[in-house]
Amino acid sequence: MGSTLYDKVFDLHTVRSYGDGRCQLFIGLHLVHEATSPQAFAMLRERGLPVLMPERNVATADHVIPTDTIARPFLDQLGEDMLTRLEENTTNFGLRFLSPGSGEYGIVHVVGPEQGLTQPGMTIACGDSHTSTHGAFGAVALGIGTSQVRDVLATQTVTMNRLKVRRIQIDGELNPGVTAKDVILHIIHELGVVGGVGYAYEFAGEVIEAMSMDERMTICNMAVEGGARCGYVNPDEKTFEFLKGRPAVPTGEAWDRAVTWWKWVASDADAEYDDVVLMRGADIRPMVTWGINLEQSVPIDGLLPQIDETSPEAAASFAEAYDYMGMKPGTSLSEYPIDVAFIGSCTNGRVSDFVEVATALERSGAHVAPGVRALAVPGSNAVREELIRRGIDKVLEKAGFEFRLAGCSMCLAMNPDKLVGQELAASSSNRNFKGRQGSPTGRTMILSPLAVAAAAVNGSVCDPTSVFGQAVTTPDSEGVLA
Ligand SMILES: CC(C)[C@H](C(=O)O)[C@@H](O)C(=O)O
Ligand code: SF4
Repeated sequence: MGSTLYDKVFDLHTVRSYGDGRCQLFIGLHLVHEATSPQAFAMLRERGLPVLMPERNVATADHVIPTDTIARPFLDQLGEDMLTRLEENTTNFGLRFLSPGSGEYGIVHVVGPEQGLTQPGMTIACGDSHTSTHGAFGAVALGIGTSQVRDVLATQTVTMNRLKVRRIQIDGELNPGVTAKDVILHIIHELGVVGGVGYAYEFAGEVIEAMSMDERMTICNMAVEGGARCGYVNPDEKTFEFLKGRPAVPTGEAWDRAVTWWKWVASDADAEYDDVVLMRGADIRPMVTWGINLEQSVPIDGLLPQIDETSPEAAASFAEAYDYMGMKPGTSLSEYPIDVAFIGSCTNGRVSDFVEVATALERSGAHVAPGVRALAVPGSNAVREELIRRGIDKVLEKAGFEFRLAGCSMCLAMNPDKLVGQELAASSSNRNFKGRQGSPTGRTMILSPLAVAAAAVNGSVCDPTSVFGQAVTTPDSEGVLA
């Protein structure tokens, strides 16, 4: 019987088993950002400990970075303090820092793959739940808490239980206008936000195989929103093609050896899974969330659901969501004007996301509706520079978008980009929780970048094909930097 990628990687990185189900796992790459590392470094300092393997730890700045100017000091004192701490800590502990000044900065889950730091068969950890993104390359990529960040800095290991593995196999083809974002929203809608607890999700099947690396990253990014601790796609030729030539990727004979190992680490054809879920690509429609958790979603042209009366808890959760969102069962989202359209984040802030949107905007000649504030925020500075090189910034600006500097921006709003009051946002990010985008009463709908652009033009959520026509999804580059 064969093994899954997850089990192969877990076994090969197990330093020791405690006998109670927990294992100490070696971490090949630890990514660090300013929001979850200050306390961890402080704990090291208290105990007089160094970072054990500085060369396996790489830092970037993303959450607090303003997207209008990165001139120092930042106007936001909290952000300025966090960045200063990270600068001090990376200098004092000898870590590589992809700093704003170096131009290499960006969202941690965008820069890792961009630099080629993220590779198949690795264990990757970061004090950030969306570390699951890196699983797109066939890595076991785990979000960890601040005390585990401390542990990894001090020992290059974490202690954790082995997860079960659920294969989510999607066969067939997607319909026109259906994107990777719709696929993951569909999966979460079907399996629920806690359905993946205790599991690693293996995404497989013809639909996943046909996807670009950028699209696979979008899917794996939100595995964690379905409750799975990590998600991954088995590495294939597309993975190798993406990685080849990137700064941290081996060359020459070492490249050949790496590819041999990367091929071996993929799940075996006869691997056994704890669970298998089969889906058909043709059943998936463009999706949008209407509520305050990620399973509260509907097909974009559907009506909002009636209150779920199957249990008192379900009914209460629906009622709470409708009350917060100021929406009613049986209505269409097209009835609710949006105030903000946000394209960006580690889910959908890569080159191909903006190219797709810009292509649709340019072909249709469409313009952002009056009264809508539309933001295009690249996931990294390299993404931004590539977009400028290709003239995408001009297309977006001509259509009425603000083209901003890189960062997490309004995904979480730990920086000046925030909703105001009860503003309603159409957002390409990954969470729609209450107050997520910076205003305690702000409202968020999660959808694909293309659907965000369509909502920006239309003034409210609509099927992107109604604004941009059928030829909406033009497969473009993998976000490969020139
Ligand atoms: C700040 C960080 C801890 C957080 C996470 O873990 O995901 C953030 O990135 C988010 O998206 O909410
Ligand atoms: S873009 Fe959003 S989800 Fe991603 S790391 Fe930043 S705050 Fe978290």
